[in-house]
Amino acid sequence: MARKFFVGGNWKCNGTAEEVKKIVNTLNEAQVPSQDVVEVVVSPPYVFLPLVKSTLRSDFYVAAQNCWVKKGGAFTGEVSAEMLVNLDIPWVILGHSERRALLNESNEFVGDKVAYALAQGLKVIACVGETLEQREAGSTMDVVAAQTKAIADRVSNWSNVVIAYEPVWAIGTGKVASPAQAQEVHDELRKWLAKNVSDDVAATTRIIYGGSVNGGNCKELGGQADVDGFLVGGASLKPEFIDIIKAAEVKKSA
Ligand SMILES: O=C[C@H](O)COP(=O)(O)O
Repeated sequence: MARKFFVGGNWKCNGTAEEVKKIVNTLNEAQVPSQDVVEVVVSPPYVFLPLVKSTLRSDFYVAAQNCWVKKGGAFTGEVSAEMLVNLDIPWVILGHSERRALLNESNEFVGDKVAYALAQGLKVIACVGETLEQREAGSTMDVVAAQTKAIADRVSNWSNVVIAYEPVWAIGTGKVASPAQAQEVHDELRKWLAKNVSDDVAATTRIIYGGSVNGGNCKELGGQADVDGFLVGGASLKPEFIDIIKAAEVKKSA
């Protein structure tokens, strides 16, 4: 089964209501490949989710940037998976490196969140990736495998999971991974899934790349055999996000 190209836009903690409306207008007017070719998901901050969901074109979807690890209740400041389901938000990003690093989210905590969100019916973009120090120490694959294992230990059905490989050193730095560097990790990760989960999950799970993707580098990255799309930060707030969505065409013509 072919893996449909996936382009996610993570708006992180950015934007005013006016700016959000402008971005949505730009997306709504864009000519992009059809839904058969590319799945597009944008992830505004929580407070803008209802606005974006109600105004965004119907062939694009929305994602939350996080959710609580279990059922809601006395957890001040958190938003539960049930609330996202209640608002018809189909996707959630979990385990982003900014949350792992700044909010001390461990592999196990992220694994628990992924399992709980899936059990509530959400689709999950699960982020993994090594720091520069870990890459330079030669432990990239150990780090990525440990992060993925914590998910695999808790999840049996992978059909609603997209893995985002985001090397921390490439996020927001302008230092994009080379196409060969991205392909190498994606290939290793797919082999890890084949060995530790199943051949079917390895063949069908989309592994997308994130870290300084832009309109200029997206085609070459997207042309790599095991790169099934992108999770885009900074450039997802700009009109060049449309060019990144169009990079899906490289797979169609491959
Ligand atoms: O979730 C997106 C990633 O953190 C990438 O961010 P960036 O495209 O700004 O490097």
